[in-house]
Amino acid sequence: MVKAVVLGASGGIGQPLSLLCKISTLIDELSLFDVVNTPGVAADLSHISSKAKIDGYVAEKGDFKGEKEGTEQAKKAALTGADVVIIPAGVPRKPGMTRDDLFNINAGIVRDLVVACSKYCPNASILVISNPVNSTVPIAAEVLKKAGVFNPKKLFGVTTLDVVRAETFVQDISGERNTDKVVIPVVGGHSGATIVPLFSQAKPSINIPADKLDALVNRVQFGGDEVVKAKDGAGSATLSMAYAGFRFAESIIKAMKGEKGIVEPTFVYLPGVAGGEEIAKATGVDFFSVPVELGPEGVEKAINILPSANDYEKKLIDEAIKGLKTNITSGVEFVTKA
Ligand SMILES: NC(=O)c1ccc[n+]([C@@H]2O[C@H](COP(=O)([O-])OP(=O)(O)OC[C@H]3O[C@@H](n4cnc5c(N)ncnc54)[C@H](O)[C@@H]3O)[C@@H](O)[C@H]2O)c1
Ligand SMILES: O=C(O)C[C@H](O)C(=O)O
Repeated sequence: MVKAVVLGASGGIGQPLSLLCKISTLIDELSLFDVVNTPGVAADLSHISSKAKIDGYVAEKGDFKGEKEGTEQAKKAALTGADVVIIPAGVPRKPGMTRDDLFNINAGIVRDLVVACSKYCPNASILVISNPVNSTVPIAAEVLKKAGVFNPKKLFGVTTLDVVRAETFVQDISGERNTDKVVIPVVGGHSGATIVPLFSQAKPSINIPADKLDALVNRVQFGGDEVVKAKDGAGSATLSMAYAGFRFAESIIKAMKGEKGIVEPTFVYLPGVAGGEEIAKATGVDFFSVPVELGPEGVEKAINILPSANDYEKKLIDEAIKGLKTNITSGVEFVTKA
C-alpha cells in the first residue's frame, strides 16, 4: 500500500500533479492539502475510476500559518500514514523576478509544512518542489534535524524539470524525438547558473556542435524564465513541472517497491548519503544535485559523476557552486537563526 500526499494541491502544479497521482497504478491512497479549494479538487478527481482512494483537506479560512486547531487537524489527517509527500505549495515567479525573490514568502510556507511532516509522517520521503529549491531543501533539512527525525536519504529537492528540459531541448540538435532513450545528467542546483547539464555524459552520447553548445546550456539553465515570460504574469511552469514531479515521484515509489537500478538526479544533503561525503568535499557544499541510485529506503548512494565532466562543464560547476553557497546558507540560517 502506498500513500502519497500533495501539499499545495489546488495550485497550478498541484492540480495536474494530483491528477497524475490519481491515475497512477502505483498509488493506493492520495491525500490533498491546500489552504484553498482542496475539497473541490478532491471531489472532482474522485470521479475518476482509477484505484487510488482520494481525500482532500483544507486549512481553516484566513489561516496561512497552520497554527489554528482546524488547520493542524487537516494537516494531521492528510499526512498520517504517508509514504511520499510532494510539496508544490508556495508562490510562483512573475516576469522580472528571480527564484530567490520568492524566499520571503515560500521559506515560511515550506518550514511550516515540513514541521507538520516531522510530526505526522516522520518516515515519509519528502519531495520539495517549492522555490527557491536551493534554499527550501536546506530549510526542510534544518526543520527535520530540529525535530530529531532528519533522514537525508528521504529528503529530495526536485530538479527533474531541468533533466526533462535538457532531454527535450537537445532534440533540436540530435533530431531524436524519443526521449525515453536519452539520459542527460543535470547537476548543481535549481536556478540559472546553478543548473549544470552534463551533455558530455549523455547516454547514448550526443555530438553537440561547439557553436551550439552555449545556447543549449543557456536554454536549460534559463528554461524557467522562458515559461515565466510566455505566461506574462500568470505564473511559471506548471504542466511540465507536474509531469517532472510525477516522473520523479514514480521513481521514488518504484524503488520503494523494490525495483532495482533506478537513478535520478536530485538535490540532496550530501554528508548524509552514501557516496555523498566525497562530493561534498570536492564541491565545498553540503547540498548538491547529483544522480542518486534509489532503493526501498530512499537514496542508496550518490554517484560522483563530477570528475567525468569535461573542462567546459567543470567551469560551469565552479560557477554553480558559488551561487549555491549563498542559497544554502540563507536556507539553513532561516531556521537556525530564527
Ligand atoms: N522545482 C521546480 O522545478 C519548480 C518548477 C515550477 C515551479 N516551482 C515552484 O513551485 C511552487 C508552486 O508553483 P505553482 O505554479 O503551482 O503556484 P500556484 O500559486 O499556482 O500554487 C501554489 C499553491 O500552494 C498553495 N499554498 C500556499 N500556501 C500554502 C500552505 N501554507 N499550505 C498549503 N498550500 C499552500 C496555494 O493556495 C496554491 O494553491 C512555486 O514556488 C514555484 O516557483 C518549482
Ligand atoms: O522558473 C520558475 O520560477 C519555475 C521553475 O523553477 C522552473 O524552472 O520552471
